[in-house]
Amino acid sequence: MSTNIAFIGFGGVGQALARLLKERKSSLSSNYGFESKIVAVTDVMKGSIYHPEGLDVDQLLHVVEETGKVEDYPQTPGLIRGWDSFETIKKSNADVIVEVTFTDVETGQPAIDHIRSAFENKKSVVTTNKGPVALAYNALAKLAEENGVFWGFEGTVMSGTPALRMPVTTLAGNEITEIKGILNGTTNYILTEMEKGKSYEEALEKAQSLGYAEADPTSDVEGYDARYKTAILANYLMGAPLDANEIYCEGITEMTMDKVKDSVDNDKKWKLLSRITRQEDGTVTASVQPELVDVDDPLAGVTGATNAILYECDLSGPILLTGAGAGLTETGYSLLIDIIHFHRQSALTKIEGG
Ligand SMILES: NC(=O)C1=CN([C@@H]2O[C@H](COP(=O)(O)OP(=O)(O)OC[C@H]3O[C@@H](n4cnc5c(N)ncnc54)[C@H](OP(=O)(O)O)[C@@H]3O)[C@@H](O)[C@H]2O)C=CC1
Ligand SMILES: N[C@@H](CC=O)C(=O)O
Repeated sequence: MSTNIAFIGFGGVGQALARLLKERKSSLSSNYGFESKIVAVTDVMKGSIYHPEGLDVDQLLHVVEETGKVEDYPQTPGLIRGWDSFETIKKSNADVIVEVTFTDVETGQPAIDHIRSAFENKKSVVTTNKGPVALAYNALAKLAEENGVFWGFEGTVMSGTPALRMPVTTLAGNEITEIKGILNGTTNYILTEMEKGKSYEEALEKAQSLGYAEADPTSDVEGYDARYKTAILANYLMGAPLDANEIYCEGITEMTMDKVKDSVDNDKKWKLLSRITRQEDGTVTASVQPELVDVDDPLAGVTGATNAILYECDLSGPILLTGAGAGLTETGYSLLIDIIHFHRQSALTKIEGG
């Protein structure tokens, strides 16, 4: 059976996933027995289209590239235009909603309401939007379970690098006592470029043009994006109901060329580090701030938009995972990982249900 997919938001990451679904169509079918159709796309400025039989992905990507509007998709019998995000979630025949609107660091909206509405309408969700997971993880996970639907959010931390599923599945049985990492690609890119002599402003501009930065890059440079990811790790991996706003947070806006040069001259590097620690009394504390690391520390060698995360595990010892932390294809890929897991889980449910 084919899976129907609807996109809420169709910016860089959404388009990257659409491209991957098209390019990997035949290997997804032969390797996993996975078939899919994109039935709807809804976006604020680009407009909205829905076809219950599926859209032509080549044409969809072509019109967005040419005119910037999905609404310029050619009229075909049965095509509906103009549905907003909630109409698309409720009225379309989608099985999976891909929530890829911008991350709002204050409220997590409208993404939280999108996901809630999807679950209430028995639709599964995959998302890279950090707001709902950082601010409403417990409530939304419960709602997904009550409605028997899947919720995937692998890309919310370290894009397509499996920072969430790997510890839960492969490191199962360990107790994770501390997590430390570089969790924001934009700021790591800026710090690396400053080490090479580029100004803060130039480096930020380049990070924006490469698709690493948030729609409002304040979120990256002030550390709010890393704080959200830190909250996700604390809640999801360490079972600590830590509110993102309780996490001490300091960004890199005060970083100067002199400070960066000084660190390099002293065999050290500035890194925006997230730390989550289980204290002896069982409580969990967390922080995000620039820290100086020795040049021979494994985290010092993590440059550009690459991220890294170190899990201190009581049985296996420390495990270091490093990979892309941002990027359109990488983040689109994280959604593909979630969709493959959705497909596997649906197949298992069918087998168990007879
Ligand atoms: N880029 C990256 O490397 C990574 C991104 N993420 C997250 O993935 C998500 C998507 O990122 P990205 O594609 O780069 O961001 P973009 O800003 O390129 O895309 C977001 C899209 O969502 C649309 N949108 C905003 N509000 C609504 C709404 N209410 N209904 C429908 N559409 C809406 C925007 O419309 P318009 O512009 O037309 O107003 C825009 O097209 C973000 O939450 C981001 O934090 C996570 C990991 C890495
Ligand atoms: N803006 C973020 C994108 C991924 O979450 C980053 O730079 O890491």
